[in-house]
Amino acid sequence: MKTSIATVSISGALPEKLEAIAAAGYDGIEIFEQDFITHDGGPAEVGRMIRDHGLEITLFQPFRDFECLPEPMRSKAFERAQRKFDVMGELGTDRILICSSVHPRSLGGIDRAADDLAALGEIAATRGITLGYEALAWGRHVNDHRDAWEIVRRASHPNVGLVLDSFHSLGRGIASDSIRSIPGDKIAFVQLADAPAIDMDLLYWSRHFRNMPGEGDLDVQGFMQAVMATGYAGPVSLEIFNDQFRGSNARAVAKDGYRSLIALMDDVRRSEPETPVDLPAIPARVPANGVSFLEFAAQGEAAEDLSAFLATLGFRRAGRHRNKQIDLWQQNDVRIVVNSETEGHAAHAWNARGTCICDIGLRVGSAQDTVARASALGSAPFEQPTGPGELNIPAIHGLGGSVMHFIDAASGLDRVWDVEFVPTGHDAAAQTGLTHVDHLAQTMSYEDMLSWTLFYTTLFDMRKSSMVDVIDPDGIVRSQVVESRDGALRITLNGAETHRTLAGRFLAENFGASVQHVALATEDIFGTAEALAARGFEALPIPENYYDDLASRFDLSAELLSRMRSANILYDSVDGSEFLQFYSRSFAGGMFFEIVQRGPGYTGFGGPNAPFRIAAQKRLGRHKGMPLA
Ligand SMILES: O=C(O)c1ccc(O)c(O)c1
Ligand SMILES: [Mg+2]
Repeated sequence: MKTSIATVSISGALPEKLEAIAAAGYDGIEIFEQDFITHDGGPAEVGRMIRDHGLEITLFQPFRDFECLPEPMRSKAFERAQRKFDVMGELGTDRILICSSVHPRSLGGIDRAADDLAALGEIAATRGITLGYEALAWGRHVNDHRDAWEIVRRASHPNVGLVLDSFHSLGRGIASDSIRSIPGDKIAFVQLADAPAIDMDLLYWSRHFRNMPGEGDLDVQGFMQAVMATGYAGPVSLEIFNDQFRGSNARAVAKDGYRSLIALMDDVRRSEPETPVDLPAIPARVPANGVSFLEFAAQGEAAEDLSAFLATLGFRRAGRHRNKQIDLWQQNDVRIVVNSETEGHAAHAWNARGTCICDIGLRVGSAQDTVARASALGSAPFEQPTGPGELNIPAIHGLGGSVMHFIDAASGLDRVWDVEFVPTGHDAAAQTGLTHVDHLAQTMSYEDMLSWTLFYTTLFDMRKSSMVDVIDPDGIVRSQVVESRDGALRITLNGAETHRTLAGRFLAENFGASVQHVALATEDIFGTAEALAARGFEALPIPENYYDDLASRFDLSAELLSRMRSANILYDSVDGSEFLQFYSRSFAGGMFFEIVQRGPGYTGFGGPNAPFRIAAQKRLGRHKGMPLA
């Protein structure tokens, strides 16, 4: 199967687009006429430049307002088409997309359209060119692929085929099963795009809000399953008109597209194994079974401050790395590694960002499969020289300069703590009831949210929630959850649009660091709060007003309210399932810990409390500055 992407999907001038598309691994491009016309160089040169990047031109597009015109416009349209055929000959491509007419003078008529296409097909045949006819969702008379197919069928010409574009079909709510009765060899080309479910004008939606398959809400997989069932064997191409993508990093968008396309086609293959997809086999989405460790980069005094803070939280220094300046802090199933090395990945992270989480270790079904799937989806494996007696733990470069390690039991990698660390002999007496990582919260710029969501949902067996707005006194932060089906791994992705929000300031001050807070679980939040207080822990203070409001929203006993009030514990309940949480004060430029007690059946994150938490953090920041910063 040839993978392809329309040049319109990527930002930059044509050479930059080609660079980015080639680097991401596609086989070809749809050249958007605009990209060719704005380029300073003739068609033969452009064709050469594309082929020099190892790419082929899978499609030339679009050719507009062709069919059903009255004379003399009809003849003019035929002349116009032939000039495009000349350009195509020089570019070196043999397929052109004709989108259904929006011309006010277009007469309509299925047979008239079929006759026009057949007549142009006759001319195209002399040049070895194939015409692909696409129903734009807003076409004047033809706006449904079933009508476009009827036109192509009646044109009955070997050089005239149908172009299917998932946006136009799914955007109009046309059932994908209607594709299954179209012969695969009459489908000239297939374009894919997803889009968020927003109720708006079709043209506007299409030109500004398309996104990569899996990033939106359309059933692109169902569409593609239907296409593959026809026996279609041509290129599968992304055609993404998106305002944000047009203005962002070309390479990153191209890579996201490639990731989405490979993951989609793999899903198609797995859902209907009867219809082959000609792509190398890749491991299935990997089960993510939780956070195995979190690694902080911190040196010198900052490392001491962080260690002292971990001790306050009831962690004990359980081990020292055999060869490196790395400490393992542990409490039950929470492992926090403090890496003070002056070389390697952690040192780079420290130099760039100061104290930060530079590495996330995930517990997965199979570490090898995770890296194999991640590589097939375009992630680079991460490698660092291993010292004597060290395990080679599979890892990849995540997004935004992060590293992600994968630990599994099957390959014995979960022995790393015994193998690489020398026990310090500290006992477990200090523990404060923290059992495991409940969730991680990663902060990013709003623009990067689709990327991160796609990263998690294509690599792991994780699903995404819908996006919600979190109100910060100084702006909106968008929040999206990605989580494994059993809740073993939960990550909230928070997208900041301005630097004035708490999340935005964290990003700005830490140069794009990602994990802003870590939520640790306890089964007895009052006991934990007491144990922490005894160790000198200071919770984020929550104002009286919050508790007065809580009393009006929930039926809580006065005693419970007063215990929550004195421990600064926030409360939420959904359908009888309860969630209690409190926060540490900020450290290291805006990071913080959260302690949660998740009642059975509660699947949220205390979202209704987020604005109060943020306001409290901001208030404290203004009055006292950030402790440990
Ligand atoms: O928005 C458009 O005009 C347009 C053009 C060509 C396409 O293939 C398409 O899907 C949309
Ligand atoms: Mg299209």
